[in-house]
Amino acid sequence: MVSIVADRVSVSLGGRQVVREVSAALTPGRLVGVLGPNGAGKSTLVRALLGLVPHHGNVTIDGIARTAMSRAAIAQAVAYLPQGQVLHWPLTVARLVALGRLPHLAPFSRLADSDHAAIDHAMARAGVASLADRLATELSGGERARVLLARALAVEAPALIADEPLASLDPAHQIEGMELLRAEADAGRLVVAVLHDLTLAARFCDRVLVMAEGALVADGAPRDVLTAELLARVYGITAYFGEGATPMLVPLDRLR
Ligand SMILES: Nc1ncnc2c1ncn2[C@@H]1O[C@H](COP(=O)(O)OP(=O)(O)OP(=O)(O)O)[C@@H](O)[C@H]1O
Repeated sequence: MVSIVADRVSVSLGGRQVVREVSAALTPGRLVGVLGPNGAGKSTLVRALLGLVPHHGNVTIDGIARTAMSRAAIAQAVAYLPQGQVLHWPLTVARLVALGRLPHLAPFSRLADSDHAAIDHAMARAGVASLADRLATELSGGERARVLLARALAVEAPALIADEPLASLDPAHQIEGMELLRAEADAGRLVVAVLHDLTLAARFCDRVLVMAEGALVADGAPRDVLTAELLARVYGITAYFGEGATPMLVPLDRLR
């Protein structure tokens, strides 16, 4: 099990500070949503956690300074599903998902039975087993998104960071995607998902981090954090709040 701790992480890009002193301790067995308007710094923050962008402040993965870890050790500990990935090479879906096993393979070594099992399991869980022999470059946007999620699941890392995993998915597959992330967390993994769907975030996440203009402006359980006041302040919207076992909110109108 892996925890990730960010201590005053700041990132500047193009001469502008786009992540401002964000601190958060992310613990195993939790599904953590990272929310906020376009440009708030969500993708940059998760990239900083992984060491994919230069930053100030410290990040530890399971108590070890990330800067002291090899790229392979980070990749084994934290699977990463980047936002809106473009596929250039005409690989089959099975081969693309197999790339998720790279962090575990020695150079020039072949896939072992355990790798094939991880690949098959990931494809089944993401609902793409029937696409295994199709070219990944010839899939629909939603199919491609599920294949890329399968690649991240194939890593079988104790933590998963998924940047907008629901983009391009139809409603049924969005719910399925959230159920999958929920199940990963319930199995003891740390799952961090950048999300725009507030309704699904409120329903499925244990905890939400809300970013605005690079800063972490709220952090806590969806029911406590996603208030009418916060949605007005951060997103400039009103929302309908329903009663139920899990928090339910539906964005309604723009305020400005
Ligand atoms: N390479 C870059 N150079 C300069 N500015 C950048 C670069 N990458 C991102 N930015 C800026 O950093 C800010 C944060 O971007 P980021 O992608 O982290 O936002 P986000 O919250 O993930 O947005 P979205 O919801 O639109 O995906 C934005 O204002 C963006 O324009």
